[in-house]
Amino acid sequence: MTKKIVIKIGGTAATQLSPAFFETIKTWQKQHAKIIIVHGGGDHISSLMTQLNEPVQKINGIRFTTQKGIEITKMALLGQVQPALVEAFRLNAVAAIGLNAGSNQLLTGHMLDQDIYGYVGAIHQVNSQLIQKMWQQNLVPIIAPLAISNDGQWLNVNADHAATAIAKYMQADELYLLTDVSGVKVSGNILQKITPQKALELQESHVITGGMVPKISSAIHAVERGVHNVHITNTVTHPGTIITL
Ligand SMILES: Nc1ncnc2c1ncn2[C@@H]1O[C@H](COP(=O)(O)OP(=O)(O)O)[C@@H](O)[C@H]1O
Ligand SMILES: CC(=O)N[C@@H](CCC(=O)OP(=O)(O)O)C(=O)O
Repeated sequence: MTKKIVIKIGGTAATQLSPAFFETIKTWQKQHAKIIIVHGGGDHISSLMTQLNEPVQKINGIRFTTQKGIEITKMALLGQVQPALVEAFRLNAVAAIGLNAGSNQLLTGHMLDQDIYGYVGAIHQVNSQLIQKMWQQNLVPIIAPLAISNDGQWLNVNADHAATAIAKYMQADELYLLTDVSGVKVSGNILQKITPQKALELQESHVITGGMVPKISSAIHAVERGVHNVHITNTVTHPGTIITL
């Protein structure tokens, strides 16, 4: 059976992809797996905002985004992070294509809560036919975490949430949330396997904070919506913490 694998690459992880990462992608492709990359780029967005005198403000790992903020977010994601990632794939001989919300209506979303987050969205529709067409051409789609609303407003989407929505929509088997830590830590130890119930408990007891919050809520959501395994790890060659039923 064809496996579908969604890999979210955090902003920091995107600049440090190893040869082993690309070898793993090639091995999965030989096994006929279908792969989607969703990239982050929070660090790039924050530094461009600072350069352009736009305040950097996050609420539980989600960026408060003004209209000027959304323009800067597009500049960082589509002008800096995505082209660098597409280039890394080219250099490592994996055929890939950079896509965004506007690519034939790839990602449609709605505003989360304008009063709290500003122009931040949640994805509710994915042009799955476009992704299928890319797969037929053996291209790996590399997708930016943005959405466009029904009335044409661009929205900033947390990249963990974007990867989860795409994994759910494409009925993916595996979701990798690559980050700068090798898994979820409790008292300094990396957990190997946890249920969504246990993940929720960790979240509620504040063992998980900052950027790990959207990852855990994404993992819970993904597993409850049919994704078999969610991996929180720093590399695809290591399973990290697996969230599974
Ligand atoms: N219990 C925890 N286990 C591991 N990391 C945690 C935990 N709680 C908070 N974190 C933080 O979450 C960070 C990962 O989130 P973030 O920096 O937003 O990554 P990314 O940019 O890859 O999305 C870790 O570097 C760590 O500082
Ligand atoms: C709404 C929201 O928070 N959007 C994120 C999108 C990028 C992202 O999530 O990047 P990382 O995965 O590298 O953190 C942001 O503006 O930072």
